[in-house]
Amino acid sequence: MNQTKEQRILNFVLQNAVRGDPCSVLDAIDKYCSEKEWAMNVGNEKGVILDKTVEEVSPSVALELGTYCGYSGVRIARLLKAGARLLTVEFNPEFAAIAKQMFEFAGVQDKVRLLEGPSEEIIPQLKKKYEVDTLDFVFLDHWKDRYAPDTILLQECNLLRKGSVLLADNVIIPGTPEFLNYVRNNSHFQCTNYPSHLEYMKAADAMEKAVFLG
Ligand SMILES: Cc1ccc(Cc2cc(O)c(O)c(C(=O)NC/C=C/[C@H]3O[C@@H](n4cnc5c(N)ncnc54)[C@H](O)[C@@H]3O)c2)cc1
Ligand SMILES: [Mg+2]
Repeated sequence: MNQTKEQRILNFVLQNAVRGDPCSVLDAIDKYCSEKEWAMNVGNEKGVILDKTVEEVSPSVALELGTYCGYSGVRIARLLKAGARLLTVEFNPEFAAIAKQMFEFAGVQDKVRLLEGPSEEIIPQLKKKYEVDTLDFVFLDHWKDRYAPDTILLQECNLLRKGSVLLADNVIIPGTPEFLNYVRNNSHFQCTNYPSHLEYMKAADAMEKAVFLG
């Protein structure tokens, strides 16, 4: 049976990174995806913006929408303080299986909980089933037409508190016009744009930070 691209990425990590070393896992994925096969990881350039935002927020509870192979999940989890946790949502079972192995190899599995299913079903379960009070940080990197409805859903489920930080990938490519219009024209959000480039490419992309004002 032919391997998938995601399996090839995981195998490259298992053979080239150092078990328990999250940075070596990130470097291996970036090396493979820039030299061999492009993949939609947030990458190292936008990854630094993600790092800085996570360090600034220092979240106790973080949520990621769209785990994919686990690159940004490893990126976020490696920066979490003791006792903090990342909940990451992925509805593709193949990608979820790859990401789980990625988290275990990187040694961040104790900080990360992968929730399998669609965000629109998982988000309403976060309080009761996953014992979340409010979210300190949310990274949006799933299907781009879900960013706006899921941001509204997070508010409807009372999962955001004054100061909760949303960080959205790809607000230029593939683009998230509905989300940008929503948060930028909403007095409950304070927005900041971070110009960058599409992972492993020269094309312009950007990330948007939206702080919930309560
Ligand atoms: C035209 C064009 C195409 C692609 C690009 C390049 C490019 C660059 C990027 O950084 C990108 O993030 C993307 C992109 O499309 N990302 C979508 C990412 C989805 C992952 O999340 C999962 N998922 C999607 N919706 C949900 C959901 N509701 N609940 C749970 N999981 C979900 C999927 O199962 C995938 O694991 C694309 C640039 C330009
Ligand atoms: Mg992305």
